[in-house]
Amino acid sequence: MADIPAPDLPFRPAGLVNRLVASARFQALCARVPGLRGVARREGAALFDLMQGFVQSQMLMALVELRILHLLADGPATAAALAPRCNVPPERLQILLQAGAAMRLLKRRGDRFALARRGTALLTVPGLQDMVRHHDVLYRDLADPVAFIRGDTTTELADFWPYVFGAKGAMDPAQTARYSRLMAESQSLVAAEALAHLSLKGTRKLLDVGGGTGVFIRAVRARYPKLQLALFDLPDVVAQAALPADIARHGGSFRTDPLPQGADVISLVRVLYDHSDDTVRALLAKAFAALPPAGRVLIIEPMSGGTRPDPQTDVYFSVYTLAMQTGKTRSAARIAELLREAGFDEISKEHADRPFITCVLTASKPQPAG
Ligand SMILES: C[S@@+](CC[C@H](N)C(=O)[O-])C[C@H]1O[C@@H](n2cnc3c(N)ncnc32)[C@H](O)[C@@H]1O
Repeated sequence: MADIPAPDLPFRPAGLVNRLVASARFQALCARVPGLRGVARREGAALFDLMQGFVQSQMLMALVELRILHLLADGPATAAALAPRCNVPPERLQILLQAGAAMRLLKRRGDRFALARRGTALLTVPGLQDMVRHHDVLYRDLADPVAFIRGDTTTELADFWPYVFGAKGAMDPAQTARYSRLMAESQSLVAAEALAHLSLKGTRKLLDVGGGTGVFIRAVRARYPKLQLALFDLPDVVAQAALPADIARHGGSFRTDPLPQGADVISLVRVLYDHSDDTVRALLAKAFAALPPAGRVLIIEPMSGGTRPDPQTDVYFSVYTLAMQTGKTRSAARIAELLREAGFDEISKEHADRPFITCVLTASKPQPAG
């Protein structure tokens, strides 16, 4: 690690509040005054949590890999009882269980540990354990964060999601199945979140482009049983979609093929953020061409907070898509610009309760004047 130069003393950062925070007299005052003491303590704890985030993530990974949450789902246990089942020495397992309890995934009752509400949620949120487990790739990519952010590293994640380049060459079926499962499991959550904030009333036919194995389509079917549905994705992916016979499947690449006509709504769920602006421009132009006047496009994916940075999307998703090297996490405002460039109008952002799961942007193809 390079030496970090100490700030020049007296340290006078820009901005009145920052100068106040940096002043030793103000810090001493904070330690004495009850309201300020609480603020200082919370800020200190938040800073500490930023510093320890990687350690928490790695211990979460260990809890998942060792299936400790699963084991505790059967009932509370001590480190000594769990140790042989995890193949970890009891005194080391004790440290992991204690950390798990501190992260509120587990609860401690005397010497025994039990599953806590947060741990139960981790076991039941679709796709979350698979997400955690595949992060070993991301963490290796971030091992030298300065080189990573400078763009001086080659990342493993760039090879992990073969479909991003898949249209250019044959895909390994095992790889295809692996990413499809990870995507499909998390997609049910995304679909539920999006459909909670979106109305498809009045829609005749929806085409889900880059729809993977059809989880979004099935969620739409459950809510809008009369709506006609169609899926468009790479041929290898569409081949794995188990969908009712009346749902049309189109295998093709949006890079090289036109999108099928006939739908009055086209959805793009977690598709744009995988791709460069040029690919997104071309895709939105194809969606525009495939839609009738007044047809709508739905953009459903986690979005950057833009001028109001978001604690999850602007850290996790932005860094993840940077490591993938092909796409980017865009703000709703940036996606709106790209939609306008393609010819869409009436662009509106729906309310998002949990932007780290998804945000929703809708836009319409204008009716011809007169
Ligand atoms: C991040 S996944 C999202 C899948 C699904 N919509 C979801 O949210 O789970 C991106 C999808 O885009 C598809 N895709 C990528 N490149 C494509 C291309 N050139 N043509 C068609 N589909 C493509 C992938 O196969 C994959 O299913």
